[in-house]
Amino acid sequence: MRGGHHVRAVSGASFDLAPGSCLALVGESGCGKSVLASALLGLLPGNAETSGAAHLTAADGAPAVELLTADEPLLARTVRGRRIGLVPQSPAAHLTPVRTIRAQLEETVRELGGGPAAPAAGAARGTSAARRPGRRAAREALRAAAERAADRAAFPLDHLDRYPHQLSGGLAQRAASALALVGDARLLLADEPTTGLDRDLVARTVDALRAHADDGRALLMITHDLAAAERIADHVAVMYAGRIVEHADAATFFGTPGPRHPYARGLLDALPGRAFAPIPGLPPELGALPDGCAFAARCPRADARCAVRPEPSDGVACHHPHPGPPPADAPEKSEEKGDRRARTA
Ligand SMILES: Nc1ncnc2c1ncn2[C@@H]1O[C@H](COP(=O)(O)OP(=O)(O)OP(=O)(O)O)[C@@H](O)[C@H]1O
Ligand code: NI
Repeated sequence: MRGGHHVRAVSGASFDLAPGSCLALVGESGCGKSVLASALLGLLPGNAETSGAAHLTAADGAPAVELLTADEPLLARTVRGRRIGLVPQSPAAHLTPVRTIRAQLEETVRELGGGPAAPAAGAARGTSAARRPGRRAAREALRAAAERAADRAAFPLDHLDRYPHQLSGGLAQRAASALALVGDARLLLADEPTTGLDRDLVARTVDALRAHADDGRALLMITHDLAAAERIADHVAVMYAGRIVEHADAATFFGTPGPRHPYARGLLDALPGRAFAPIPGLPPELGALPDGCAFAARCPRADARCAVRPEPSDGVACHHPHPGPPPADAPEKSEEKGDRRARTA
């Protein structure tokens, strides 16, 4: 940071993302979700430091890439847009205001080289009459590739010649998604793709993203909208103060027995459809994190053990997590007290 301060924006995060599945990364504002996404894309500011590993596996003939250490030209040339598509937090910031959506899509197609190849050497050497059809074919192929991307994002083709300010929030979001989908990347990062959308559009945007996962893409959906996460995700990762404190199967997390980390429970209980009880207090400053559990100050279950930072174990980083689902081989036998009774009652 400027002024020589250091902030550990993300200090503990580990997860896998498989083709065809969606991981929702949830947590309050400022907990490090976007920093994590930026790290995966090599888009952190120049003075940021990273450690650890983020492994993009080899696929479709493309080699494996170590994202945190790959050099910028490699990321720019082969990863961003091509192997990892970014559905941005703010479509307004992502779209160029003075150009139509079609022009922006076509430009992206051209940049990614997914559009038509340059006219064949023979045509280029020929008469101008021979060259013109080649160019026209190229233009048509470019146009078709842009329209395919729009179609993938359910962006209406008859709005392609509009400027961003002539679009509703929902259509601007789809335009931004279409840009993210031009390269047909197998991994999509969607950072708060539903911010500012009304309920209906949230549902439609989320379902459109889910369809991309169902098509075999891997989807990392960053959101603080837990209802959207419930609608879309196979797995949930909960982040608090720069760490993933719980990683769970979405069905168990949103259903029974529910989240295991007290913070994750608090997030769910804060929802209007549930207890509607906000978590008291505020997250700690990332520049002044306690040595122990960062959530302890707000945690109803905190005790002396929390002065030591809990390491993740069995998907949860907490000294006194709520009980998880019973092991598959012992479905009835309960190993825990209190909460388990409440659950089975
Ligand atoms: N360029 C930067 N320089 C210094 N600190 C930064 C920078 N970018 C982010 N941070 C800090 O890192 C922390 C995490 O930010 P991040 O944007 O990842 O949060 P987030 O979880 O995505 O929140 P939101 O839900 O509001 O988008 C914040 O405390 C933020 O102030
Ligand atoms: Ni963010």
